[in-house]
Amino acid sequence: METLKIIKIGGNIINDTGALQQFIEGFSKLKGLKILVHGGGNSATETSQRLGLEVKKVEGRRITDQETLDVITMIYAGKLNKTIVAQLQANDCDAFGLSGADGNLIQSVKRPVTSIDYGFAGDIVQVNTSLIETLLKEAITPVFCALTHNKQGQLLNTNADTIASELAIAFASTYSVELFYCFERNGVLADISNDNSVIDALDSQAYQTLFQQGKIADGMVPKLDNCFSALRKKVTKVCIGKPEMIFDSNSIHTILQL
Ligand SMILES: Nc1ncnc2c1ncn2[C@@H]1O[C@H](COP(=O)(O)OP(=O)(O)O)[C@@H](O)[C@H]1O
Ligand SMILES: CC(=O)N[C@@H](CCC(=O)OP(=O)(O)O)C(=O)O
Repeated sequence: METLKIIKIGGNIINDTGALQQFIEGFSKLKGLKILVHGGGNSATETSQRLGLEVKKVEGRRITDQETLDVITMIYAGKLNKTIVAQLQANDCDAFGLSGADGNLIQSVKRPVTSIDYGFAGDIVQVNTSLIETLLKEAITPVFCALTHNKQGQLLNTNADTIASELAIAFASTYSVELFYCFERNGVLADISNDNSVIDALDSQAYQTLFQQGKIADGMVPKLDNCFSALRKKVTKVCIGKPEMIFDSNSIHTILQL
C-alpha cells in the first residue's frame, strides 16, 4: 500500500515564527502523499480575550458560542489557513486550504449536550475521502483548519487533533497511513517539567496509569485518546513530538502502541 502522511501542527508552533518557518520548509520537501491539519487554539484565545469574550474550555475543548464561532472562523479558516497555504506555496508545495464544509469534506454533528453544552462544537460523522484523493492524485496538498459543518448550514468548531485522527482512520483501508502530531515539546513526557523525560514508546495501559497519576493532563488527554483510536482502527503509525520528527526519524519523539 502507498504511504499517506497526515501531519498536524498545534497552535504553539504556528505562533512561533521561526518554528513555523522551519516546519513549512521541511514539510514542503517531504516526498509522497501528505495532508496538513493545523490548530490555532491559542490565537483564537488571544483574539477572543482582546474582544472581551469569555474563554471557556472543558477537557481541552472550547465551549463555542456564536461570537466565539465568528472569531474562530476568522482565525482558523481565514488568517491562519491562508497564511500557511501562502507560505507552503512560497516553498513550491501546491497547498489547497480547506475547511470541512468545502466540498462537503468533513461532516459533523453538534456535540450532544450532557452536563456540558459545548455550543457550536462538532463531532465528526463522515469524511468524503474521494474528493481528497482526487486532490492527492493531482499532487495537491490539502491543508485543513479546525472547522467542519453539519450539512444544514452550520459551521462547527472541531478539535484539530480529532480532524487529523478521523482523516487518518478514513484513509486507513486505502493507504498505509502515518499520523504525526507536532507540538512544542519533545514528545509525551513522564515529567511535564522535564523535556528530557520523553517516553519513547507509550501503550494504552501505561497511558491510563500516567493519567491516573496526573502526569498526563490538559490537551494531551484528547490527543492521546485520538492516537489510540487511530491505532485501533488500523492506522499504521502514530507519533507525537517536535516537527523535526517528520524529517528525521532518529530525532527524539514518542511512538504510540496499542
Ligand atoms: N505528560 C505530558 N507530556 C507532554 N505534554 C503534556 C503532558 N501533560 C500535559 N501536557 C500538555 O499538553 C499540551 C499539548 O496539548 P495541546 O495544548 O492540546 O497541544 P496542541 O495545541 O499542540 O494541540 C502540552 O503543551 C502540555 O502542556
Ligand atoms: C472544539 C475545540 O476545542 N476546537 C479547537 C480547535 C483548534 C485546535 O484544536 O487548536 P490546537 O491544535 O492549537 O489546540 C479550539 O477551538 O481550541
